[in-house]
Amino acid sequence: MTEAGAADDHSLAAELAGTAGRLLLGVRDEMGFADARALKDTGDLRAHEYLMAALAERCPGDAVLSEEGRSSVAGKRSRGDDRAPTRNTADAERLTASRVWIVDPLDGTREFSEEGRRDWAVHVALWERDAYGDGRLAAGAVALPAQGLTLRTDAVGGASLVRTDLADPDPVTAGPAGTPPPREVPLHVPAPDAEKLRIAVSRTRPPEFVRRLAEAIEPEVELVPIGSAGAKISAVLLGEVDAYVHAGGQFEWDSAAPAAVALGAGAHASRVDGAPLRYNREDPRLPDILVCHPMSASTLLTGIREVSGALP
Ligand SMILES: Nc1ncnc2c1ncn2[C@@H]1O[C@H](COP(=O)(O)O)[C@@H](OP(=O)(O)O)[C@H]1O
Ligand SMILES: [Mg+2]
Repeated sequence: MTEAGAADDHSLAAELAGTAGRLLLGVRDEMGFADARALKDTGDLRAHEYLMAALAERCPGDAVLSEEGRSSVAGKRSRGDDRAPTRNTADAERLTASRVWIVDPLDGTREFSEEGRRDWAVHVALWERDAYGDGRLAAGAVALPAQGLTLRTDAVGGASLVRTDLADPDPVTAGPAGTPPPREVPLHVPAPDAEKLRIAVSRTRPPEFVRRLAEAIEPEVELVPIGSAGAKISAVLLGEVDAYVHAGGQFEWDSAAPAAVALGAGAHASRVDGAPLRYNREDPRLPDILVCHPMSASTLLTGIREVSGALP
């Protein structure tokens, strides 16, 4: 995906996403599932506060855009804490900054609040301005804490999959016979089956146009409902589905980190009209996205164009 982003930025993104993910597993254990609203708000805000504090300490000169740092959520509170959420970098500063962290402290908040569901994520992405004053995603990590996985970019333009649920190998007992599985492996988007395409859609608001798309294209299509944009894009990269198609509303934090990882893993990631995904804009709305193997991109983009009258 990119030569930009120092080696440390990739590792830092993965470390922060993973630590926020462990914190969220602890919030689920501590609160249980009886009060979904309180669990969602507390998860959102505790992960947000952790990420804001960690970024302020580790990257004090960088700007931050977090879903939970917007002025519109200033009234939200976490259980047992009456403080207002830490605010994002002011827009005027963010829009001229050279480095901006775009984070979604808890993507798939609804699924996080449902017992047993594993389709929720923490997103940490870094956007960097380039020499031309434009910019691009330089690093990203998506933690899937309930799946024990983090998907992340690496320093050589690729991506990797990290198992976060493995105990440290015991240096005394670990030997050739009991060699543990590798903790981190390269991540490449798998090629789809020619006959059938599995397309991930929102569990709670599957866009009608994707149903039309399924009818319009040649391969047989199975729609697979999954929560969280990060979990859906991870499912594409892990080969559990072949594509993620969404339109009708979303924000930069919903897709920045998963798009960074997808591009690193060799996937196609664009708007549904094929235009590039662009980040750190004044208006953070980024309402549609297509992620798939490059082999499926023209079939899906052509199909989407055919049903564009049904786009929300
Ligand atoms: N129509 C819409 N408008 C705004 N945000 C949307 C949206 N559809 C999905 N999203 C956001 O995209 C993320 C994935 O949604 P879904 O699970 O339905 O696919 C969710 O993020 P959050 O959980 O961070 O709020 C959700 O809020
Ligand atoms: Mg989100």
